[in-house]
Amino acid sequence: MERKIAKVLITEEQLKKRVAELGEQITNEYFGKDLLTIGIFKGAVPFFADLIRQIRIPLRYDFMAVSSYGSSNRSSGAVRLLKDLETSVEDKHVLIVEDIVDTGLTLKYLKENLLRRQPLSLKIVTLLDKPERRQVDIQPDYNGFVIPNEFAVGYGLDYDEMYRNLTYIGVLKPEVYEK
Ligand SMILES: O=P(O)(O)OC[C@H]1O[C@H](OP(=O)(O)OP(=O)(O)O)[C@H](O)[C@@H]1O
Ligand code: HPA
Ligand SMILES: [Mg+2]
Repeated sequence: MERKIAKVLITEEQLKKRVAELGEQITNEYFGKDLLTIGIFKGAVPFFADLIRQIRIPLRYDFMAVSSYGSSNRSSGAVRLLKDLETSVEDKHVLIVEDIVDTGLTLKYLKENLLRRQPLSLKIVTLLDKPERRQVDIQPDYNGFVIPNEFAVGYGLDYDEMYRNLTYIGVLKPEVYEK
């Protein structure tokens, strides 16, 4: 697997350190509040699992899954809900946990969808932000790393459903896309 990686963008050590920092920041900001963290399948799973254990206050967690209609249609902004919450957001401070904000279409959909349910507050934490690709106006409230306009894999991020289990974030060699 590693021989298909052209370069490492973020090492395992950098990820650990930044996730701990984000956890501490979130701990301080939500102290004494009823927090519901929402992980977004499938990409956010490794980040989500590490982050929640760095948040040192009682919390609840739940998951949502969405899908965009085919890559060619992405710019249409059509996002479909595949799995909804099992928990009510009423009387909760909600924190969406994502792996990456790219075009922003996924988070725009999620934010609008969740705001309609009137949580006490709604914020977004993402591990990666790729601002050069943004198509809609959406900003994460907490961000791990800003990355350049390159396709990232690892630590949850996939190419063709592979590479999610890498312990670091990397970029694939061009030959991988040629097959
Ligand atoms: O800002 P955007 O352009 O919308 O891209 C970001 C989204 O795309 C990826 O998920 P994807 O829909 O590929 O599914 P996955 O999480 O299951 O990999 C990623 O995990 C984000 O959820
Ligand atoms: O850079 C990326 N890598 C993997 N999945 C993604 N989904 C949006 N951007 C990316
Ligand atoms: Mg995703």
